[in-house]
Amino acid sequence: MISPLRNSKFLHGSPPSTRGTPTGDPTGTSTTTLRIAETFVSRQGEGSLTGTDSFFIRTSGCNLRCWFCDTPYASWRPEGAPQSIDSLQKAAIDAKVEHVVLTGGEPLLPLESSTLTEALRSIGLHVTIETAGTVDRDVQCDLMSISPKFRSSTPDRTKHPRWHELHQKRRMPIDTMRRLIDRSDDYQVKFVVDAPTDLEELLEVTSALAVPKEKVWVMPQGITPEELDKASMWLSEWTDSQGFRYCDRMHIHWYGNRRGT
Ligand SMILES: C[S@@+](CC[C@H](N)C(=O)[O-])C[C@H]1O[C@@H](n2cnc3c(N)ncnc32)[C@H](O)[C@@H]1O
Ligand SMILES: Nc1nc2[nH]cc(C(=O)O)c2c(=O)[nH]1
Ligand code: SF4
Ligand SMILES: [Mg+2]
Repeated sequence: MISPLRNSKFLHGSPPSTRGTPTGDPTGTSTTTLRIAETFVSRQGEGSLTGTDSFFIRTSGCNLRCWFCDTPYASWRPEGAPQSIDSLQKAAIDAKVEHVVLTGGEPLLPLESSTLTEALRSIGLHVTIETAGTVDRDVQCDLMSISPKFRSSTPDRTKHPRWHELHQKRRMPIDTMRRLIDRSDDYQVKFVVDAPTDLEELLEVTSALAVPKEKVWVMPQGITPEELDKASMWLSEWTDSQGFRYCDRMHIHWYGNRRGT
């Protein structure tokens, strides 16, 4: 098993000391905070930057509540304390990697997410945002990674009546997703497919978003290597036949579904 890259040495480019000073707040020490479930160093397991050593910042709190969420400690039962933008910027420098992944929960829910990405980019870090694409935040990043949520991800109506309704209402604002795409330097659209019945919606949403096929990643729903391998048997073939890209969630194969990886 490949171990996560905790405290790994700076791998590419210049050392952190030459990358400028923290600039989260140009007037001095920032007191702006975000609620953070966890930070860790690992390899990007999904999408176009798969395999890239990255510092992950996971905000806590989500406006959707998918039934399959692999990080319930940041959505269904949000954990974590407020952390300042300065301290997150410092932790990103200390991680000695060039890529930061801002994820959640839903990282675009807090207004402060735009200040945080600005602070990270101001010291030369590459910032990916992992988002479900439901919040129209005016935020800058290097890679906007949008994972639109199909109707099949809606939580059970009987067990969670309020979240069932909210999820349905919020999950697919095409115009908002389009604006997030238009504002970012680069983007990818990363669908979670649970069953063959999702494929029709995938094609509809891809067409509504008007994105080229090479920007579309198709990812199986699953949190074990067994689930992913079983899904890949039918899903990767369909993905190839359509000209989309297959996304195997490599971190699950490398580390298992473990927190902090
Ligand atoms: C936990 S979410 C956080 C960011 C944002 N809320 C979102 O959903 O895109 C991070 C990534 O994990 C994916 N994900 C979560 N649970 C999953 C599961 N059971 N199977 C496959 N992908 C999953 C999401 O679709 C998203 O791409
Ligand atoms: N290794 C690793 N890669 C990831 N890519 C996206 C993730 C996420 O939770 O957003 C994630 C994650 O949780 N771990
Ligand atoms: S939108 Fe993302 S964080 Fe929220 S419940 Fe769905 S998968 Fe989890
Ligand atoms: Mg994850």
